[in-house]
Amino acid sequence: MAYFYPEPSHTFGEYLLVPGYSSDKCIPANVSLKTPLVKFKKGEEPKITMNIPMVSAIMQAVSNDTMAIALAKEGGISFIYGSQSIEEEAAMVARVKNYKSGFVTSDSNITPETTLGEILALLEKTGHSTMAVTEDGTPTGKLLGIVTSRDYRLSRMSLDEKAGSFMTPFEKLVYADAETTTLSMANDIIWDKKLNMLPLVDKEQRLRYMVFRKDYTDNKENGNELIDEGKRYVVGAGINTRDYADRVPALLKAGADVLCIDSSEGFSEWQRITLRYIHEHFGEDVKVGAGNVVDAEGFRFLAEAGADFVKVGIGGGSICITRETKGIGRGQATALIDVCRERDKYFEETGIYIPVCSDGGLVHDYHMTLALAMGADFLMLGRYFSRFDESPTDKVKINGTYYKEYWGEGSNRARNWQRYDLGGAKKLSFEEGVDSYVPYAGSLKDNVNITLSKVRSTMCNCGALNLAELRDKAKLTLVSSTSIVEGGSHDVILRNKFNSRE
Ligand SMILES: NC(=O)C1=CN([C@@H]2O[C@H](COP(=O)(O)OP(=O)(O)OC[C@H]3O[C@@H](n4cnc5c(N)ncnc54)[C@H](O)[C@@H]3O)[C@@H](O)[C@H]2O)C=CC1
Ligand SMILES: O=c1[nH]c(=O)c2[nH+]cn([C@@H]3O[C@H](COP(=O)(O)O)[C@@H](O)[C@H]3O)c2[nH]1
Ligand SMILES: [K+]
Repeated sequence: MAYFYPEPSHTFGEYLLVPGYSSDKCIPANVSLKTPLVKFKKGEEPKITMNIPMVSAIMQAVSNDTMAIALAKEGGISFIYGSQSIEEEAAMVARVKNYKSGFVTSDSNITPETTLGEILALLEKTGHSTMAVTEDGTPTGKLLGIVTSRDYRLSRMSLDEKAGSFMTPFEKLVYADAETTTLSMANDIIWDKKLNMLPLVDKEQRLRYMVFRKDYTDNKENGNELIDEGKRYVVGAGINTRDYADRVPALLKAGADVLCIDSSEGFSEWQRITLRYIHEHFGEDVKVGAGNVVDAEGFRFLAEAGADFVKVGIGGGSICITRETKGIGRGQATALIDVCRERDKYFEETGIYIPVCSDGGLVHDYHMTLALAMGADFLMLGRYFSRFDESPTDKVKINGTYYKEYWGEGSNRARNWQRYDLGGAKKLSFEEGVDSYVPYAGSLKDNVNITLSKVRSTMCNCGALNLAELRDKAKLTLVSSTSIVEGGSHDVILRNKFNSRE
């Protein structure tokens, strides 16, 4: 006879936090969101501690090098997606590790042949009005000039006019040497010469970086950033249970600080073999998370297999259709609570603390506080980060509103080659994810700051000044469906709705 769980499984929207006593020390400015990323022994420090409990999902539409840099600046970590070639993934990791704060690699590149019409289309796509004109149109080609919105007058010029005829040519640019110029030297030149941007070129006049005036304050205010001993940003990378013997050494060589096995289902021999191989061949110092699981048994299995953190969540993601396709999964809150209880039990028995990550299905900011209160050490978010400027996907305008594209790793669009031999055919036999749009939301920094100020404020309501205290002190209640209605605005006519009917 099959096993039947005695209780239904629940998700975040069905829970609320009941406030506890808050002392006068309990103010958001005193709250720490520091959290361990990887396992550690009682009394010792974990090898990596994050400054905020957020990681970005191992997905093509979410975690590339641009996202990783932006998130590390705020104190979290991105896991670069593994559904690409080993070389491409390692190159992304290397770009994060080689990134020098304030030195921007040009993302809007044109040639002298590019027309004004094409320039306007590029501006619409990237939102960046400063464009480097290089010989071959690449970000590191020979620099021939710069086009900014001050170089053209739409009312007087034809859209066919070519950049070569109206760009500010190299001879007229103020530039500096990429090898010898430090960020503070670059900023001094920007102030002295009243520039908006200073290009840095090498001896062959090839463009290496651009330093922008508007980044100046940004570059000064990065108190929370997550950096390694060499002052480089910390970055993670996704791996799979097939090509780890080749992929892992390439990622480590590129500088990856932590790895994570990316799979819908982690309670499997494949994950045990992969963890053992990595720890035997590359040492215990290489940190690898595993998952996903949804119960105590799955956690225990991965803990004993050597996972450095365990990821929880099957089918709860915004683009997931695994539950509908395969009928597997569990309400995310119930899964998380079950796993966190087992983590605490394992810690009591062994003195080893294995951090738990809640992955998928976090929709509202308060869901994040709930997940942390239920025991998650950190949170993995896909949809949340996909909405920002820094995600790798296109920003599109539909009926006057901006959206970003967001697709699942199990969707046809992801062309996830790892899964191609599922059933033998060189294509996906069925999809487990959708291809979608999400409302564009602006910069990562602004959004993360707002989200975390809500989390800190709620933690104060619960009398908690750090995440361990939140887990100890939180009082959680399931709410009835009628109470959920009570929690929204009700029995009033919203003024904006009323006006739109007039
Ligand atoms: N969290 C979630 O709810 C879900 C996530 N996803 C995402 O979709 C992507 C693909 O996930 P999966 O399909 O679970 O990929 P996967 O690579 O873990 O598994 C695909 C299939 O290959 C098999 N397999 C794995 N290693 C093998 C090996 N060494 N030899 C032979 N067979 C092996 C597995 O048993 C499974 O049938 C991931 O990015 C995952 O995060 C997809 C569905 C749900
Ligand atoms: O069923 C699925 N089909 C997919 O195609 C897919 N792609 C990603 N994921 C998982 O969803 C998580 C992100 O979820 P959110 O968008 O809700 O943050 C991610 O972190 C993954 O765990 C998928 N699940
Ligand atoms: K879903």
